[in-house]
Amino acid sequence: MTGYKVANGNGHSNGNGNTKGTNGTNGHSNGHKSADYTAQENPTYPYEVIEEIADFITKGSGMRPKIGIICGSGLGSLADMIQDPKIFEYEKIPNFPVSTVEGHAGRLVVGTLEGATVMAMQGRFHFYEGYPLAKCSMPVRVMKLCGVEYLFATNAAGGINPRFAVGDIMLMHDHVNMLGFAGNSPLQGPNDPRFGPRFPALVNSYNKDLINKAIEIAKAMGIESNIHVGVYSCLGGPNYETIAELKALRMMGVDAVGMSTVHEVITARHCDMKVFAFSLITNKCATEYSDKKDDEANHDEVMAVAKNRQKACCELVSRLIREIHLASA
Ligand SMILES: O=P(O)(O)O[C@H]1O[C@H](CO)[C@@H](O)[C@H]1O
Ligand code: HPA
Repeated sequence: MTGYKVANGNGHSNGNGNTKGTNGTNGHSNGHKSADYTAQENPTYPYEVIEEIADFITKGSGMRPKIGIICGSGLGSLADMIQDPKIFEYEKIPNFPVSTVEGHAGRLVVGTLEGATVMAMQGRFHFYEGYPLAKCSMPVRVMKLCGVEYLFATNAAGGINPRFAVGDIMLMHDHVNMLGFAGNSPLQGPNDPRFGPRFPALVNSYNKDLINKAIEIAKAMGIESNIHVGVYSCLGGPNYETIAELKALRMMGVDAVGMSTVHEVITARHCDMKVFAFSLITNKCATEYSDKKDDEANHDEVMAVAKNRQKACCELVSRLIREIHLASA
């Protein structure tokens, strides 16, 4: 199917003053005609559109990847590990959104890692960029139709749990979907059973075997004291949280907070992928009032910490992928 667009005000600027699309177009000049969808009428992408994007990637790369990776802010180096990479700029993929956030390059990288076939998003889509959640997580469905069975979702996050230090890694074992509390979901709109059920269950969303394997790997790497297992929550952003919000999240049992990942995990579980996710703690969140400037999160710090810790994150991911690959060989 050609001629599809999601017309809901994603004519955003990329931060350099270049507007990548106007009047709700996705800014592609690939000759695709516009169809008559709006976010209000139908925020989802038809199956055939996802299929067309997946075909573009599998034919263009000559691969059907088994593992999908989403690189968090400043964690794009996860995709740089991929061997014999075939690179697809988001702007050149039909009907794909574009990345607008610093630290999110906007490329899909397909190749092999530790013997496994993988595809990695070097740049994810966030709700605060102006994309509806279904659009933010649409690439997860593309991954599914490319053949992906495992989703590795990574993010940079603020540590709310007082035991967490900057640079620690929190393996996600659950989440609190704050956007869901507000009535928003990537699964809103008509359900296509070819992806999954109308009412998916989300208990056990985070694969326990993969968490346990990651803990073993962290021990072998000698970083077990920097590894935690905890609960992540996604807020809409782009502002960081107030002290009162952080206090409330802590009372709800949240250990780390960010602005992503949850809708990707929901979409992945809906279509029955196995999920592994972690947060790199890039800043400590204050849960008490003070005059300290240090308490204010900022994206430069987030990126700097991610850069400093990319080696450990890369090793954790590549060793876990190796285990998956060896177990299935
Ligand atoms: O979740 P990722 O994409 O890693 O990015 C995190 O870092 C940014 C804020 O610094 C937000 O986008 C937040 O979600
Ligand atoms: O403190 C934070 N809050 C929300 N998102 C984030 N991403 C990195 N750090 C943070």
